[in-house]
Amino acid sequence: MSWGYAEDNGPAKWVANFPIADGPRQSPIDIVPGEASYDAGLKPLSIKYDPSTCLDILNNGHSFQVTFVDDNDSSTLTDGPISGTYRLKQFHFHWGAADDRGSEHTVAGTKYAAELHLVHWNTAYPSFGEAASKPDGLAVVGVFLQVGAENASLQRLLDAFDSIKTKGSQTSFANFDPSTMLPGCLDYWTYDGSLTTPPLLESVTWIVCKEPVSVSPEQVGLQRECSDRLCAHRLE
Ligand SMILES: NS(=O)(=O)c1ccc(C(=O)NCc2cccc(O)c2)cc1
Ligand SMILES: [Zn+2]
Repeated sequence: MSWGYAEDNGPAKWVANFPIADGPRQSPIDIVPGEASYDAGLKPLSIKYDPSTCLDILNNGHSFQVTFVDDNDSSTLTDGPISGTYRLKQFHFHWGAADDRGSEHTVAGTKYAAELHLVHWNTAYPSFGEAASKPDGLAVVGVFLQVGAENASLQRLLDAFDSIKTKGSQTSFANFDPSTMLPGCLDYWTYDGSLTTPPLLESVTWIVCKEPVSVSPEQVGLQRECSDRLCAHRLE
């Protein structure tokens, strides 16, 4: 029985096969702005994405994931809380069964409709797989999605959904610029955490944007409706 989000294989059961679930730096967390300390030493994020490195869109059974060519420094994250150069590997979303929940991180207990994760790995290591086991190996930029105006950038992704209905299917997806999904203001909270799904490795520098981006109710509905086809999880 592989991990998932159902009663018998969901988050409460993951510790059985992934004991690190009880580790010291597990994600997601509730971000309490009033308890966050301002660090003047932190730099602004430097994000440089090249749309031509966009490769394909994959239904991995838990979400849909857009994967990038990561054999060069065309799409990178630098500065912010990290040192060195981290390459964009993939991005994906987490969403839930209703508009009032779905994000993994919460802000003073508030859940958003969904959460975008842009996954980068430290080029100090030879590959994503290697970096994923190092305490400074990965950096994930999280962006909250709230229900509001339509998101033109997301629509192109949702349109691509129709061709990856079954788990494990993928389709080519080219020339997509993920920076079009970022909020205007890149102020962020940061903490040392982990992958939020098995293997739950404690190798992620989390960089969570304070400003959410908007998606329309139809778009979240479409994502949710498609999630059935993607046999993706329901957080509740
Ligand atoms: N939700 S998350 O951004 O924390 C996240 C990002 C990436 C992954 C992931 O890549 N899982 C597969 C994996 C993990 C470690 C090593 C591997 O070779 C593959 C899981 C969760
Ligand atoms: Zn994620």
